[in-house]
Amino acid sequence: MKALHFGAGNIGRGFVGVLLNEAGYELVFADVAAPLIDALNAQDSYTVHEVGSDPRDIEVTGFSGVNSAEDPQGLLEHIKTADVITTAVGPTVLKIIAPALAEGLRARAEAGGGTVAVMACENAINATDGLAESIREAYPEVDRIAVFANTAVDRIVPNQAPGQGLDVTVETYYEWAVESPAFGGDAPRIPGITWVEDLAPYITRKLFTVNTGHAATAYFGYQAGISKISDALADPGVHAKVEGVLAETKALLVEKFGFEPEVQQAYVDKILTRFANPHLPDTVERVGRAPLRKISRNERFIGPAAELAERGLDATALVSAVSAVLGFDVADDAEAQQLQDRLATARGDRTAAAALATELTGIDAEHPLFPALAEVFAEA
Ligand SMILES: NC(=O)c1ccc[n+]([C@@H]2O[C@H](COP(=O)([O-])OP(=O)(O)OC[C@H]3O[C@@H](n4cnc5c(N)ncnc54)[C@H](O)[C@@H]3O)[C@@H](O)[C@H]2O)c1
Ligand SMILES: O=P(O)(O)OC[C@@H](O)[C@@H](O)[C@H](O)[C@H](O)CO
Repeated sequence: MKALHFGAGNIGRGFVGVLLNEAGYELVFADVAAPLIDALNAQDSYTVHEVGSDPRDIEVTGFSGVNSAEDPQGLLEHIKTADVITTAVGPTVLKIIAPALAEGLRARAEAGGGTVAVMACENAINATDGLAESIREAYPEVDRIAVFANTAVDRIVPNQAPGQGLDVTVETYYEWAVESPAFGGDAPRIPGITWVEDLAPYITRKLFTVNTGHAATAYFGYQAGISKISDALADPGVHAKVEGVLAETKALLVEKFGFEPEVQQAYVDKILTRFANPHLPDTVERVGRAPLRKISRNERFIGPAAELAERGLDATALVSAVSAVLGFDVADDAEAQQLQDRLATARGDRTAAAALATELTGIDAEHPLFPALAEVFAEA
């Protein structure tokens, strides 16, 4: 059995790859980072260090790498022969890998290959559906050879310290939830997966609690001049603001999906403990990365804030988190720099600031959230 995983980064090596490996798959990582692929092909094993209350080391073996930029033929052969294909490349990269997947899956069908499971493991609602759509643009009949299933992946994997090689430091906690109906009773056997009938409550709760709370910690922490996530949460002012944000998303999740308030509160308390893990070297720069993506329409701030406003519920804390996002000025984050450039062109002009608010968040002037957002953009 072979698993082809796109993206040999933090979550690829530190989470998805581990569970595929433990399930008995020969693991092939596809990535565009040549030094990473060279290291994967030069080494027989790497270590995943789980840190926190019950630390342990896991040895990962039985892997190789293929450079998907330089070796398209090698990649195509793996797409033809893999039993499972997963991704953890970032939501915006799925469109970029789709043409190669379309070509490989077409070749697989023409060679009489069997069906392959495709699961995108990204922080985005229905990421696999989006990938499937992009593949269908080049290969409309792809569904005859591939089963697509949406997933929700949860494990904090920080950027790794220089000199750590392929080894990855991760938290002990993980959850990989995958929708089962697509497989019609013939799902791949991966013991680490939690199979669910309906992924919507899982992915929405994950994105609007873990990722909303995480990002709020990052942006409020950055605003307070703090670098490490666990230090940011230890700051009473940041902590209170993050709790305020999570109280609002809790109100939405309880109303929308019928979660018991105590159950959702326990989930919130658990994730705050995870963020506070002092052994995780996680930074506000990593967690706040790509701020334009994070203030887009269906993402962790605007998504819940819009739904709250539509229901006549309070979204003040979420809007104040968006205000903190607008102050995120990290030099080597391309999206942060684009955001700062756009804000600079609108500064001092309320009409331009309101138009920018709509352009970046997808909230138009008719929406009940608009006045608060327009104000925040005008003040930035
Ligand atoms: N790190 C976490 O804590 C975490 C947890 C859950 C989900 N995620 C999600 O997993 C995804 C990856 O995050 P990460 O933290 O591992 O990022 P990362 O930057 O560590 O890894 C991404 C990898 O994808 C590779 N890549 C980029 N473009 C590519 C392409 N065209 N083809 C093949 N590979 C390509 C990069 O070289 C890199 O090695 C994101 O969607 C993220 O939201 C991350
Ligand atoms: O990966 P992003 O940029 O969408 O979000 C940054 C972090 O919040 C994220 O990577 C978390 O660590 C992860 O989602 C935890 O499961």
